[in-house]
Amino acid sequence: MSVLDEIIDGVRADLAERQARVSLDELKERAAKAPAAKNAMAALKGDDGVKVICEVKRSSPSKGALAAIADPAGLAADYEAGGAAAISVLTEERRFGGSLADLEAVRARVDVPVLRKDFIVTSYQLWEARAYGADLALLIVAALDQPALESLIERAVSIGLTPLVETHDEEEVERAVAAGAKVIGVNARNLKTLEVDRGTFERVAPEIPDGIIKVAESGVRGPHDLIAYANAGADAVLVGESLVTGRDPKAAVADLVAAGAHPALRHGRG
Ligand SMILES: O=P(O)(O)OC[C@@H](O)[C@@H](O)c1c[nH]c2ccccc12
Repeated sequence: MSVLDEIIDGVRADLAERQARVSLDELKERAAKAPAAKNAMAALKGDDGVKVICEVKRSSPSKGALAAIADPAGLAADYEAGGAAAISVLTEERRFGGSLADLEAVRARVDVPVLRKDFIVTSYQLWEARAYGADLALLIVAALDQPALESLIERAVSIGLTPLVETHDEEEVERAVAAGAKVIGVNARNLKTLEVDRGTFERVAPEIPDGIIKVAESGVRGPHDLIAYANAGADAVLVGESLVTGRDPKAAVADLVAAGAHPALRHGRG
């Protein structure tokens, strides 16, 4: 069984427990009272440079504990002050140490769009995302068959969420495009083996048609990696580990944003 399959087994077990406690109707009521979803697409693409999505990430299956993060909302506020275009909040508990409470706390603190980062396999989780204030929801192509991917994209959009559809190779990009994705992520980390290959984005991105927002995910250690992704056509980058393990997240984000705004980088990139 791949790491991804193991993670999803745990996600399904935790999900069953929540579904037994909270009915879908309750979630829908809660979602109806949540602040309206923000325009995430506008936040992720602009002519002022590469956008930086900053992640609240306590641990990972590959590295174990990364940072305690006692105050996820405070961290998110630092990210926002540093110039983050959006905040990603991991809500998977077993391997990443996240929670819906983290999502809710972050949503209450920042004005930029917030992404629910989890292993979404059913529309119940999309309603949860909206109920706890998310504007975007991650959908991982490798975790879903094509009918499920299509119906989750459609459902996400219908409840006001922008789906960030995550891929890892050319075939998954094809599936994402066929399913109607408007924002496609390319993860440098293979979720089946956990290996990181920073060349993945450059290889796969040319398969993403114009007009779709391209997000390079994982492996950004600093401005140098952001610039490489930007030169390969990324509209936005998603950064976790290097921010949560660094000493000054706000300054680190500001450095990334400044590197992404460099005029030499924009040269020739429509
Ligand atoms: O910590 P990094 O290498 O900066 O990566 C962040 C983000 O891309 C990574 O956490 C991630 C990308 N796709 C995921 C899917 C599930 C969980 C986590 C992820």
